[in-house]
Amino acid sequence: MRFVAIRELLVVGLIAVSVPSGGGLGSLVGLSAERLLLADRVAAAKFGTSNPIDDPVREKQVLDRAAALATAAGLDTAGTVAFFRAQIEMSKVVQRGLFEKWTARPEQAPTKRPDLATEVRPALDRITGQFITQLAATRELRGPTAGCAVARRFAVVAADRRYHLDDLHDRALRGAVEPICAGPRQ
Ligand SMILES: O=C(O)C(=O)C[C@]1(C(=O)O)C=C[C@@H](O)C=C1
Repeated sequence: MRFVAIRELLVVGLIAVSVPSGGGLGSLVGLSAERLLLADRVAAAKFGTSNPIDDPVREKQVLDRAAALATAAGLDTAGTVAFFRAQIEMSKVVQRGLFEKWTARPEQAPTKRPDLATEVRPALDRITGQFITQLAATRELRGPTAGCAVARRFAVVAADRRYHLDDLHDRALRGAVEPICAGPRQ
């Protein structure tokens, strides 16, 4: 396990030196990691309540706002919505994983319940704005190219280390950043 992890780091590190400016997707992928860590707080707000993990009304609000901000920033609107859809789906992966863990081991469940409406969702909304800034800043880097895939891989390894992501969050992060190197949507 350890050997595989070290070998992977070395391979990604070697590839990364050949990517101009070390791969400029770090901030964008870091925001995805931060949003997935906020999923822990969303889960803590919902666990043990009647609030379901899936909230289609809230999802529509998040996606509509992302679409409006994308259009205003001159970004590909459909591609940006697909990117945010992936962030939401992976948030649900984290929430479900935590619910399973906390159900099996109630002693590990959070003892404080943050307020979804006044604490957690405003933090998610701030990240939406930051995502738009980063999506615009990385427009030239993003596309169906090997360089984008390598930069994304490098940024994921960096985020794993920076945010100390466990397997659940690492898996979710890989899913969340999948659309970054997709081409523009028609
Ligand atoms: O705000 C919530 O209730 C969340 O669970 C967060 C979130 C999201 O990622 O934005 C994820 C799942 C829900 O279906 C709605 C939104």
